[in-house]
Amino acid sequence: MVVLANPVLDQISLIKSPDSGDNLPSIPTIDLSSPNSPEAIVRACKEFGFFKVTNHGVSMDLVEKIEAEAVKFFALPLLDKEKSGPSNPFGYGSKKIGLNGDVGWLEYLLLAVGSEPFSESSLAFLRDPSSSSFRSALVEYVLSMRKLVCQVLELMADGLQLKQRDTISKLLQGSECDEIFRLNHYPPCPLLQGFNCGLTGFGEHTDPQIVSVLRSNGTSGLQIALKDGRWVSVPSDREAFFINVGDSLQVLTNGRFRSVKHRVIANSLKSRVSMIYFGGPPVAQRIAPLPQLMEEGEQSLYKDFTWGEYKRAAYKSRLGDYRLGPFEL
Ligand SMILES: C=C1C[C@]23C[C@@]1(O)CC[C@H]2[C@@]12CC[C@H](O)[C@@](C)(C(=O)O1)[C@H]2[C@@H]3C(=O)O
Ligand SMILES: O=C(O)CCC(=O)C(=O)O
Ligand SMILES: [Fe+2]
Repeated sequence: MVVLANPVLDQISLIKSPDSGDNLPSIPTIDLSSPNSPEAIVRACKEFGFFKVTNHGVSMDLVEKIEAEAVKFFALPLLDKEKSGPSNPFGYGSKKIGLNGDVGWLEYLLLAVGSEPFSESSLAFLRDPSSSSFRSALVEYVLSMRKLVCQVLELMADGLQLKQRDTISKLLQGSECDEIFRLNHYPPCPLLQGFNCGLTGFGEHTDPQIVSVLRSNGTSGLQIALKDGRWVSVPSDREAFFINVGDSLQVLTNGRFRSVKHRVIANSLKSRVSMIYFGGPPVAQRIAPLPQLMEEGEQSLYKDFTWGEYKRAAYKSRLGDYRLGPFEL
């Protein structure tokens, strides 16, 4: 057991480094321009609930612009950053994740997107004229994420042999969609250098939405849990995006796809900056297995609920809780 004489770290859990990757599978990579991508996406969603996409068509200049703005924002004095918060859940947050006692070695900016992206933001800093170039980059980024998610979900529908390609993607279109954008900054934690463990950056959890699209700088730290419970480190790739299956997509596929458990371990030497787009449907959207997917006599594994109901319950839960449990039949 490692004891660190530093009160700031007191409440944040240490995680033993996973065993070396010898017998661990590698993260599936899907080339979106390949004719085999529909089947490969479905395979990855069933086995991992997670995959990396390349040839995605998203401008790297735009991604780097957001990253640079994020770095600039997180370098501001704490008091200035706190003017954008406190996170409740939206705004600037440091170490506290959500409202129910979770903590991690990170700071973040959590933003509700809204139908006209970021135009009605309650956050003063986003309305400030000095943030206009950050805001316009964020708008452009969200539009790119909508396009990417639509492409991935249509390929997914092809792979599932759904007649209508937009069966899943349409749940994330239209002005009522519940999208969130998050910037996370994990400062380095030199105190842990040389130990066989890491400090929790973002504790293990699944994302409640349909899908999340993650991009990070060149610092690793993200890990996903395999079906058998072993953790695998995800090698960082600045040029790629990582797609997470969320709880809602697990339900839509009646458990065929798995909502991936993931976590972030803070790096001892380098900061990690990640940006995540969370795609949620309108709050009134019913989340239930897609009838087109159900085989004869197959029963739903879940109670009927709306995204609004699920989200409300999720936000009352702790990060690591099994949120789908109360909705199972
Ligand atoms: C502890 C929590 C943080 C979270 C809301 C929750 O009560 C449980 C789900 C958490 C999560 C995980 C994915 C996303 O990062 C997030 C924004 C979301 O929609 O659900 C966070 C929530 C948060 O940070 O507020
Ligand atoms: O920052 C990361 O790399 C992942 C964070 C995450 O899982 C989340 O914000 O839900
Ligand atoms: Fe997550």
